[in-house]
Amino acid sequence: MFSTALAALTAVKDQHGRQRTKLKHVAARGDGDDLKSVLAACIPAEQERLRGIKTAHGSKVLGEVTVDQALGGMRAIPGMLWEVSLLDAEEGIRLRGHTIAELQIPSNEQADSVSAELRRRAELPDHVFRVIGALPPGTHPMTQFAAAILSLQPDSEFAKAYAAGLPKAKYWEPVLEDSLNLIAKLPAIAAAIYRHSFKGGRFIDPDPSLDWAANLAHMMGFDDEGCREMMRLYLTIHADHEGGNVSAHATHLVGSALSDPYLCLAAGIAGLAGPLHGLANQEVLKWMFQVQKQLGPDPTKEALEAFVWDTLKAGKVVPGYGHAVLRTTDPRYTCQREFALKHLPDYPLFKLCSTLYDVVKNPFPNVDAHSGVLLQYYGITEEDFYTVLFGVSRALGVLAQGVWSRALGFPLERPKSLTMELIEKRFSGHP
Ligand SMILES: CC(=O)SCCNC(=O)CCNC(=O)[C@H](O)C(C)(C)COP(=O)(O)OP(=O)(O)OC[C@H]1O[C@@H](n2cnc3c(N)ncnc32)[C@H](O)[C@@H]1OP(=O)(O)O
Ligand SMILES: O=C([O-])CC(=O)C(=O)O
Repeated sequence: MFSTALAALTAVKDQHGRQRTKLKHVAARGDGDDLKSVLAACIPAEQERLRGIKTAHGSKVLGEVTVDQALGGMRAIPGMLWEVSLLDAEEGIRLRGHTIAELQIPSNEQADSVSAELRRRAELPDHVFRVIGALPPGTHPMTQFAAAILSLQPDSEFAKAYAAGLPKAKYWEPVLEDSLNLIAKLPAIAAAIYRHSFKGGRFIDPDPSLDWAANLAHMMGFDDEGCREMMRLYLTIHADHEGGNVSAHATHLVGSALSDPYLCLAAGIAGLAGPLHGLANQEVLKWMFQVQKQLGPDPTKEALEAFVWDTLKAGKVVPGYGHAVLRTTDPRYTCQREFALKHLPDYPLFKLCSTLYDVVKNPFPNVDAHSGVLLQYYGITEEDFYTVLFGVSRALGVLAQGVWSRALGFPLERPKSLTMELIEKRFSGHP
């Protein structure tokens, strides 16, 4: 399933059939069906499309910005392009036009070819293990993750090519190289962090017969097929959530300064590490354990409702619930729930998760409300590690967009900021 998410790198149309036609067409012309050849064939048409949009619609108004939006985290301001996915408040995410339920894009052949490409690039230089090993084991796994990604930055093909004077039209090529190299190495990095933090630093070698997601589970020390399948699901559904979320936007913003993909992803990972964003999946588990400790393993709805109110009255958030955009149950929550109903219907933590769903209802649960339950069931019990897995997956979307951003020549991002004085002067009738 993971290569489905990575296939977003190669997709050009948002219709299932049209995308396959394009991939076949490119291969049939003998241009090669590796990711770079497919992209090289797609990019000129997309550049032309963007030029057409600019010429035909460049001066049209997309929306107005209210003072509330400027004060309120720029919510819903349509201010950036993001080609990998699009979020609808009622329906949830679509990746290149496909819903979470439909995410079965590539043929086996395409998936195998992406797997082989990643395997070829997966080896982790020794110094990365040394960087991770040099950090105190108590260092939060997300801090280790950002440090390990940055330690690979000296290998950036883009940084070297830029310094050597690479012309603008070719930026996307070394950005693609860096992105594939980085994506290929992320499972080994994540597993090394896990082993360093929780298993006394004994690293496990990759198994070249396994796919990207299964190898991550293997290198962490988990080899049963159920865990592998869960990992494939996990790494697919967290891959992208359009461009405005904190991790995507941070990656995108840093990339607009032509920082290389290593620097960009480290920025995105730093954003993902915040408790209102990716870290919420760890916070959910901590909160559920508090519930179990205080109310027992199978609390009544009434007791749970009172616990939720206590959390809110204490001025804290209920982690895993609510979303900046979604106004419905996150489809990524639903697909994890379906997986749990199939594979772990009687697991007490899943039952607690379900009761909570009945009690809270609104705000609706997001992806983080469920993921930890699956990880716990398969023995990955160290919740401080969970956001690293989220980051491995998120890299697929944000780095894929980074390739498109350079291929389409997106400019430096630099929105206008305001002061309170300026707003007061403008709207209070004073000069
Ligand atoms: C992968 C992801 O990043 S998914 C999100 C992960 N984060 C969490 O699960 C943390 C818990 N949730 C939250 O804190 C919020 O829902 C956020 C930050 C994700 C979105 O917040 P907003 O964009 O402000 O959402 P919204 O406009 O619907 O919120 C309305 C009010 O309800 C509050 N609210 C929303 N969700 C929650 C919650 N779970 N617990 C307590 N209060 C909440 C908001 O803080 C806001 O309060 P305010 O009016 O005093 O500012
Ligand atoms: O879209 C958002 O703001 C947060 C989110 O769910 C994600 O990034 O996966």
